[in-house]
Amino acid sequence: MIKAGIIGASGYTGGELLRLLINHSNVKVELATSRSLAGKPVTSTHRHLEGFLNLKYENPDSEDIRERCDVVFLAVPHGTGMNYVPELLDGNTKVVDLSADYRLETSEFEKIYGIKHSDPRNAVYGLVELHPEVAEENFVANPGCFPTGATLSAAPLAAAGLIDIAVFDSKTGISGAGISPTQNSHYPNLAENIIPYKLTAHRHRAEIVQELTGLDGKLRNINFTPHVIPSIRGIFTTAHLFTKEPLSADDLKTIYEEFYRDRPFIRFPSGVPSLTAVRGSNFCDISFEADKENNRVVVLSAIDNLVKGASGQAIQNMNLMFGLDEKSGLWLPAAAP
Ligand SMILES: NC(=O)C1=CN([C@@H]2O[C@H](COP(=O)(O)OP(=O)(O)OC[C@H]3O[C@@H](n4cnc5c(N)ncnc54)[C@H](OP(=O)(O)O)[C@@H]3O)[C@@H](O)[C@H]2O)C=CC1
Ligand SMILES: CC(=O)N[C@@H](CCC(=O)OP(=O)(O)O)C(=O)O
Repeated sequence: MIKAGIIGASGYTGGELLRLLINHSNVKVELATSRSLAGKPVTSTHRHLEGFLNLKYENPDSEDIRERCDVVFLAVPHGTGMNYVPELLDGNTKVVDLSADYRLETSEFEKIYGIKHSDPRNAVYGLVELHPEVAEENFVANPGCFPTGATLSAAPLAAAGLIDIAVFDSKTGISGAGISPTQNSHYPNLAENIIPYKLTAHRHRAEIVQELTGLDGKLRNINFTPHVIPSIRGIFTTAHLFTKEPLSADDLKTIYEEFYRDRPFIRFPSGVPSLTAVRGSNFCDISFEADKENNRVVVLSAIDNLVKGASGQAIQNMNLMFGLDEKSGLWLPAAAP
């Protein structure tokens, strides 16, 4: 059995890691940390895990974490992952970092997040569909939630060198903001509302740019605007991809199906994707329509931000890092409707 630890287990992605890992036949959850809840049962806050987990929160400063765990998931805020990585990697423990600390080049991270990096080292960007080389790694930077849905929607056309301008318009559920209440999460502000934010300069744009320019070095014009909607989970992205030549529906079908051949978590549903059809699952559902007259393709993607956008993807990475089938513990349909 793989012994797993979760630092930051009391938060939303930590809770989702626990929910998925207790159902993973190759994993035993060994450690769950929370500084503010140390000593309390994990089920005192994650009520849905009652009967499945007999574990108490511990402090993350225990010195034996590295010895006790074969893999540690860092489900902690930005600027915090880097405090744990060097020590954990100084042994045989594998690490999947859900924070943004190692997703970008160090100088880019420092510029975008305004945080001085204390541990500049490279990590593979754990978007498995683009980076199967995670299977060779001990340390993976798990992607951001918006960049997962946006990048997957455009990657096939970027890889074919066909995109001139990319415009990503994304809608997210509020769990993306984490467990602490915010102005946007206050019920009267969000209910029956839609809140656009960071219209031209959200920090996730840098990840989308990094990954798409990695596929097409000439692609320059990449734009991203997020909105919060009154949902708890899910990210729905509408990508307007202006192409260098007109593309037909048949062209798109061939390009997307070929690019994502043998990628189990990418689905092409009939009709448009739906957030409820991916809720609680690790799927990214994608559909597309050609607008030949305007050299435009409209691509839609739907993910659960806490699963494919975070904890599910982290387990998909762990599976590959341990030589397991990437579907292990993750092969379940959504909790729809
Ligand atoms: N929510 C989402 O949809 C997604 C989140 N992510 C990223 O995953 C990470 C976790 O997000 P999320 O679960 O939403 O966050 P939450 O705010 O819900 O939870 C944060 C967790 O980290 C712990 N924590 C906070 N500060 C520290 C610290 N200095 N040292 C150790 N533990 C700490 C908290 O517990 P305590 O303070 O008690 O120790 C808590 O358990 C973030 O980097 C986030 O950006 C990535 C993709 C999607
Ligand atoms: C609704 C909301 O506030 N969403 C968050 C999503 C970011 C997130 O979760 O952070 P990472 O994916 O980078 O780790 C935001 O826009 O900042």
